[in-house]
Formats: sequence, C-alpha cells, structure tokens
Amino acid sequence: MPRTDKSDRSISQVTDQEALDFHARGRPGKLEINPTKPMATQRDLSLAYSPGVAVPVKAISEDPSRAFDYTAKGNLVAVISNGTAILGMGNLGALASKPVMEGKSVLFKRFADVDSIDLEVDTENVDEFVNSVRFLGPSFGGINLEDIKAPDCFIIEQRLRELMDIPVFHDDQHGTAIIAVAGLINALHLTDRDLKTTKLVCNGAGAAAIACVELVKAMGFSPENIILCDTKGVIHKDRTEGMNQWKSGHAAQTKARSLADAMEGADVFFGLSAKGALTPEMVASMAKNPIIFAMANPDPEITPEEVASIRNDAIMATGRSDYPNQVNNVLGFPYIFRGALDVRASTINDAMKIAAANALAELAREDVPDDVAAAYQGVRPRFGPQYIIPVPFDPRLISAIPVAVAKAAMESGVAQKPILNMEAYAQELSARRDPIASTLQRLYERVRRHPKRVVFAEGEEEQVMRAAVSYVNQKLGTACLLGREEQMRETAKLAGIDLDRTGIELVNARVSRRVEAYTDYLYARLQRKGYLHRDCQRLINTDRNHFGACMVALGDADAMVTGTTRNYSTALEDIRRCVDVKPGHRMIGVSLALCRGRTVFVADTAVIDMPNSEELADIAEEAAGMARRLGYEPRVAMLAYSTFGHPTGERSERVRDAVRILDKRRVDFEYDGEMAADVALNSKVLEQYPFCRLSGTANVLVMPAFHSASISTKMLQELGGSTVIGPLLVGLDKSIQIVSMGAKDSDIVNMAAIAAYNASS
Ligand SMILES: NC(=O)C1=CN([C@@H]2O[C@H](COP(=O)(O)OP(=O)(O)OC[C@H]3O[C@@H](n4cnc5c(N)ncnc54)[C@H](OP(=O)(O)O)[C@@H]3O)[C@@H](O)[C@H]2O)C=CC1
Ligand SMILES: CC(=O)C(=O)O
Ligand SMILES: [Mg+2]
Repeated sequence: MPRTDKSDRSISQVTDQEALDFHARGRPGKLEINPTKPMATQRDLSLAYSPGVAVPVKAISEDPSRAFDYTAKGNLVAVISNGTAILGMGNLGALASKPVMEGKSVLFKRFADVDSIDLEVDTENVDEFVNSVRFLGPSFGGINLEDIKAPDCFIIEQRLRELMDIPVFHDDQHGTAIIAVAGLINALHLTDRDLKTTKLVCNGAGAAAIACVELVKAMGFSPENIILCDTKGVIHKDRTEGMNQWKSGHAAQTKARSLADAMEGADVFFGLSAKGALTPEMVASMAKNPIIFAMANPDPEITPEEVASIRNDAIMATGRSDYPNQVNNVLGFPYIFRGALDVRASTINDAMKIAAANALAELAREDVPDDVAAAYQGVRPRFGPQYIIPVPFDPRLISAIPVAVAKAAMESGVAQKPILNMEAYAQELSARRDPIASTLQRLYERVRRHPKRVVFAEGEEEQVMRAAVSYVNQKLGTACLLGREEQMRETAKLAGIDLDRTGIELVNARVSRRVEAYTDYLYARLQRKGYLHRDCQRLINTDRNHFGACMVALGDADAMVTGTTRNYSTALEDIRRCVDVKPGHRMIGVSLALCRGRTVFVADTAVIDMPNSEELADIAEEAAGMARRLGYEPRVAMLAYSTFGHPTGERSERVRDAVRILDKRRVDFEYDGEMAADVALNSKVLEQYPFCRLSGTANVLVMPAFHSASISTKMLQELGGSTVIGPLLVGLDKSIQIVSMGAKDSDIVNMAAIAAYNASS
C-alpha cells in the first residue's frame, strides 16, 4: 500500500489575523440577503407588498402547498444551533457558534444553490430549544441542526422530527455518518475486508460518533466487533459512570478498558472526539492495512504525517480540506437537502441517507473525466488509498447526490412532488453550480503543487505585504517584496505584519547585485528607442516595475504582480519595456465576470483600443485559449450593437469580417457573430437564431472595442453585482499581472496566484 505522501498535502494555512480580517472585511460576517424581484417602481411595490401581496396570501391560505410557488420556502433551509458542541471546540455558546453557522449557510448556497439562514438559539434547555424551533416550519423547506451536544441533540432531533412536517436533519449525526460510511465502504473494498469480521474502534460517543456507529451497524458490521470510547475510556457493559441511554445501546462486552486496549488489533479507527486523542503507539498496535479516519475538527485525533512516520500501510482520512481524503459532512448536507427540497420530501429518511452514501462511494470509484480532473489539483485522481472519497469541489457531486436522494425519497414514499424526468433534473442541477469556485480552487491547488517565486513590485504598500504573507501562508511559493527594507519593516511593524518568515524575501533594487545585469538587459532592448545606458540604470535603480519585470525576464523570479499605486496603462508601459509579447500571440486583457452562477470572459479589457478585424480575430483566439486554460470550453460571441446583419453599419461590418477571418483560420473552438449582448447571453433570445453556431449561450465575449469592454465590465461590477477578476494580461512572454489601483490584499493574492499559475502553464 503506498505511503501517505507528504507531498500530496496542499496546506492552505491561514493566520488568525487573516481569518479575523476575512470575517470583518466590508459588511461583517459572510451573508447578506438580496431581493429576487424588482423593487423599483410604485407598481413593483404594489405587487410585492400591499395590495398585491394579499393575493398569494389568500391562495396559500386556501392551499398551503402554494407556499412553494409564491414564497422562498421551497429553497430555504435554516441552520440552527445553540453552540453546545462547536466543531471539536466544545460548548462556547450560541453567539460564538454564529461564524460556523453562517459558514454552513454559505456552503449550502455555494455548493447546491440552497438559500440558507443561520439561527442561533440561546438556550441549553432542550424543551426551550424545541419550542423555539418547532413553530418555524412555515418559513423553511428544511431544518439543519448543527453543533448541538449529545445527548441533547438526539432528543431535540427526534422531537422536532415528530413535530414538524419538513425535513429536520442533524448534520453532525447523519451528515457525518453518511460521509464516513461512504469512505469506509471504499476503504474496506481496497483492503479486501469482510465487514462482518472487521473490528472498529470509535473514539467519541457523542452526536457524530453514535450516528456513525449506528449506520455502520446498519451496513452489516457485527455489534460485537465495535467498541466505543469517550473521555472515560471504553464504553463496556459493566460501566455506569458518564453513561446515557445512547451510549448504553452500544456498550461492548469486552475486557478492554482504555482506548489503547481497544486499539490493539483494530482494523478501523473512527475519531469523532478531539485533537490528539490517538497516539502513535495506538496506531502501531492496529491490524495490517489499518483504516484511520481522524475526523475531529479543526484538528484531527492524529495527523497523516504522524501516521506516515509510524507505518506505511494505512488508509488515512481527516475532516480537513488540506489532506487527501477529506471525510467531512460538507460533502453531504448541501446535496442531501437539494434532493430533498426538489421533491418536497417531508423528511430525510434512512433510504435517502443510504442512497447518498452509496452515490458518494460510487463516485470515487468512477473514472475521473477531463473536466472533472481539473478540480483535482491538476492531477487525475485514481481510486485508491489516497482517493477514497471525492473532494468538495468535485463538480459531479451536485448532480450525483441530489438525484440519488430524490429517487430514494420517491421510492420510499416521502416525496410530495416527484420528479418525472430525472435526466433533465440532473442537467438542471449541473447548471446550478457556479464553476468559478472550482476554477480558482484548481488554480490554487496547481500552484501549490508547483510553487512559484512571485515578485510583489510595490512591496512598501501595506496591502501588498499582507498579500505576500498570505501567498506564502497558502504555500503558493516565495514572495519577493520590492522596496526599501527599512521602510517595509516600519510599515509592517505598524500594521502588525510579520515579515520574518520563510518564503518572504525583501529585495532592495538600490543595493541588489543584479542591477548591472538588469541594466545591460534593458539597455540592449531600449538603446535604439532613445534610452542611454544611464537612463536604463535609473529605471532599474528607482522604478520597481522595471526592476521586478527584469527579475522575471532574466529568470530570477517566475512571475510578478503590480498596479496598486500606478494606473494600468503606465504599469503596462513599464512592463512592456522589459518583456515581449509571446511569439505568435497578441497581448490582450481578459476580465472574468462572475454573476449569478455564471462566469463570462470579456475581452479585450486592457490593451487594443479600436481593434480591426484581424485584431478582433486574434482577441477571440487569445480569450478562448485563456478560457480553456482555466477549464472552460469556450463559446465565443463576437459582440456588436447589431445581430447577424441587422441593423447594418460600418462598425458591425468589422466584427463580421473578424468572424470570416476565424472561419479561414479554422480555429478549434465555437464562435459566431456579430451579435448583440442579449443574443449572446440569453438562451431564449438566442433561440430566435437557430442557424447560430454556438451550442449554448456564450461564455467568452469579444467586445468590438476596448472602451465598450471596459465600460461594460465596470458597469457589471458596480450595478450588476458581479465580481470581476482582472483584466488578466494574456499573451505576454513572461507572466506578469497588473491589479487595479488601490486593490485589496485578497485581489492582489488572487492575481499573484493567477500569475504563478500562468508561469507554469
Ligand atoms: N469530519 C466531520 O464531518 C465531523 C466531525 N465532527 C467532529 O467530531 C467531534 C465530536 O463532535 P460531536 O459529536 O458533534 O460532539 P459531542 O459533544 O456530541 O460529542 C463529543 C464526544 O467526544 C468525546 N470526547 C471529547 N474529547 C475526547 C477525548 N479526548 N477522548 C475521548 N473522547 C472524547 C466526548 O466524550 P464524553 O461523552 O465523555 O464527554 C463525547 O462523547 C468534534 O471534533 C467535531 O469537530 C463532528 C461532526 C462532523
Ligand atoms: C464538520 C462539522 O460539522 C463539525 O466538525 O462539527
Ligand atoms: Mg458540526
């Protein structure tokens, strides 16, 4: 069995300060609520509120099922906690649990397009908690209980399930059990074990542990082969201290009294307890090819490195995203609720849970297709000890799991609105997912595998320093901060930034021993463009864009990011003095606009002012190449104010010519035009042009001129609520990116990662 490979780790460590800044930045917290209907005119108000709102009120009062047609109920899940078991951190109270609950809510949205709101209920009293929640049924399509300690959680969930007519699901119990069992099915298969004779030790006897053990028994494990432990050791038949009816139900007939006793010869370890609970000695005493799921969060019972230093035959999983095999309920709850909501299930029953576990296990055994491989750190995973379960960013999850859950709900008779066409449903599900999440994830993972040395040219700026530290913390490579060391240290000290860490280099152009080489290089390029040797020396000595770009040009760094203090075109001029366009390419700017689950590439947003037809065709090729490098199959729309010849005009003729040029070039991507933006982006409008060669709405928009590109992306950002990344510089021979003036540290680090990614692709 292969060794747990440390190089497979792709640690995304963040500092405490970064975590606090992330939560505090902009509007505090992670959630906001947006209306889905216009509220602009008097008429809108009359429809949305009084008098119009009375009509759906009446309809719902006559037929409650109409609430799903006229309100947000059908896609809304409440994440509810009292904070008595926050991750593995214990009882820190309702208020302190809010960041986790907000987090769960945004994961619902991000992964499965389920709207969700967190509710923190400030009581440890079971009756009070139940009474607070039981009357909320009309508001929601489902209730996700979270981080409520055992045994209260068992009573709360049971009572709410009885009292409410919507799914009530305690994620720490069933979500965890479903994912753990899916991983276990595959690990047993890989180690050729018979589940009837496999011995399992579970450390922890709380919410997650009891549910996992119950599901494992339901799978066919022999009860006599399972031992549970808690803070007081083994839960055995004669024990009385620290017991409750749920623990008693799993008390073992055994002489083992401590976790160490129980672990001797064990085949499987489930950790649902706390950091560091499993010792190296215990791991050493396990059977051959042991299966170790150390699932405590945020820190596991034992780390994969520790296990790897003891033995090389273990299948190892943790609850964390920074090791292979993440066994975490995030793989379950968004998709399970998606399926349950879509069939209006009255409950989430065992059949639905087992269906989800099987779907997850099967997915890991399937061959990974190309577009999915991209989500796996650029390396196609193969079913085996290092890959027993899909990663949360696997784009297949959104269709595989809800479909399985919905089918199981229908077959088990709890679906109130059965789905008639499952194939169409699976397609709808895929369309719900915003691909940019996996795009950026993939990009970061790839850079972690091939870390790069990136120049942060404006090293004296506080946000640039923060970005450099974040770059290094995320294990993306080395960050070279350009500037005067004294100045950088002073700013860093005032801002509380620690620059004395491995991976951060402070580079002062004035005292660098590379000044001569860079000056000679620049002089060779510029001597016939009016520059004297001493002009070049001054540029290298005093201008950080020139110095940084020469570092990249002469191979002293892989990539560079700049732009926070200088406008885009000035920064671009600086760079172009030092770096050429890639042979056979054209330099352009591509912006990524992310809006309502859609990602579109817009070009050229940075370089060519008024492109001619030839240049428009080049822009289309460069932008399509960029989209493909980021994992999108390009569908290019050549935009104009007219569509396929109407109305006529000289400017549209230029775009039409570009299409003809692309025809002649026989490019290997879909394109068509000229067309207006609504034709390119709206499938209903596009249907009016059945001859159009695009197989779907466009994801690459080639604008007729720089100004329309720039204006439209900025309007999207300011008025349309889109996130715009870029412009990304494409077509340069070296990987250099320019951020916009005043960019935030998170924008700068994203750009640095993109620059690093381009340096290796
Ligand atoms: N990876 C994942 O998806 C998930 C992981 N978890 C993790 O599982 C853990 C437990 O969560 P949950 O079940 O919700 O919490 P609970 O509070 O319901 O249960 C905690 C259990 O852990 C036991 N325990 C705590 N410390 C130790 C220790 N050092 N040795 C032995 N047992 C210990 C407690 O023992 P006692 O009964 O004696 O107090 C209790 O039985 C947390 O770390 C959590 O992050 C939870 C859900 C999902
Ligand atoms: C993942 C999770 O829900 C927990 O650790 O509590
Ligand atoms: Mg939890």
